[in-house]
Amino acid sequence: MEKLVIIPTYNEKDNIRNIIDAVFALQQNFHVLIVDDGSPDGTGNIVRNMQQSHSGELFLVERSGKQGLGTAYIFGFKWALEKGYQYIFEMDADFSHNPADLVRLYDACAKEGGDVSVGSRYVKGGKTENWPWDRAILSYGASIYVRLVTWIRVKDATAGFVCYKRQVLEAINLDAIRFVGYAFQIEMKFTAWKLGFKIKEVPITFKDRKEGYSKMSKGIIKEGILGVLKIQWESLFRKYERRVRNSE
Ligand SMILES: Nc1nc2c(ncn2[C@@H]2O[C@H](COP(=O)(O)OP(=O)(O)O[C@H]3O[C@H](CO)[C@@H](O)[C@H](O)[C@@H]3O)[C@@H](O)[C@H]2O)c(=O)[nH]1
Repeated sequence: MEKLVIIPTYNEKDNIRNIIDAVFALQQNFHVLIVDDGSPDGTGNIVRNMQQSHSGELFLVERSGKQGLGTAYIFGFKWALEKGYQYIFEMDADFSHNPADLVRLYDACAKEGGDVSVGSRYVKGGKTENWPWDRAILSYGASIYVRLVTWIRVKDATAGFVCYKRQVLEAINLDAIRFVGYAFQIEMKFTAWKLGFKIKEVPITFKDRKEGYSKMSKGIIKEGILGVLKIQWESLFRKYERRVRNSE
């Protein structure tokens, strides 16, 4: 029981079977946890059926109603810590992330000194394929914006393909992570970085999904823009408070 891949799902009936099969085909002893938000398209039922042939390695948590990608991962992280997993992965259900790259993310943490590894589109060798131009610009613009505001030295801070060592998730106060959309991805990396953990970026090719639809929304973009300002402002304020306290 070492490696757990958490896959949050909402209406992924056309991807879920294939993505689960692709992870188990790696033959690397990855376990899989699906956190499904009561998908009306029956994603949860498909997983439940697959559990019969993947006993002890495929797990399903079903929550009632769409509650956001961030809370799905927080739920999954707590579940993973409780069960004793050492390496905990985030991955989308839609093949934007190539499951074969899980092994490279694992190596970056288990063999190459990373505490967190990030499947990165914006380091040398990384790229996106088939994304509509407006989405590609939004994502790249967001990555620059995050770096400018927070000074974080991670090029793809919004990436959703990540490996965390257990110690990182234990050190983060998961109840204090408040963002639910993709800003969640930024908040997690920012918090790990501030705690002094080493984040390694592994170049990947991110492909636009072929099946299903993206859950990106205006609310998620707004949360990202304001959220980044908020986490940096709060971090600076805490630093200032500490300095005042120490000088008293
Ligand atoms: N349980 C649950 N899952 C969700 C929810 N919203 C989205 N998901 C799942 O989360 C994964 C990513 O959602 P998408 O909607 O496919 O993301 P995207 O638009 O392709 O966004 C990608 O780019 C973002 C920005 O770079 C990334 O932050 C994100 O992780 C992802 O890689 C998919 O497996 C999707 O089913 C939710 O409310 N609840």
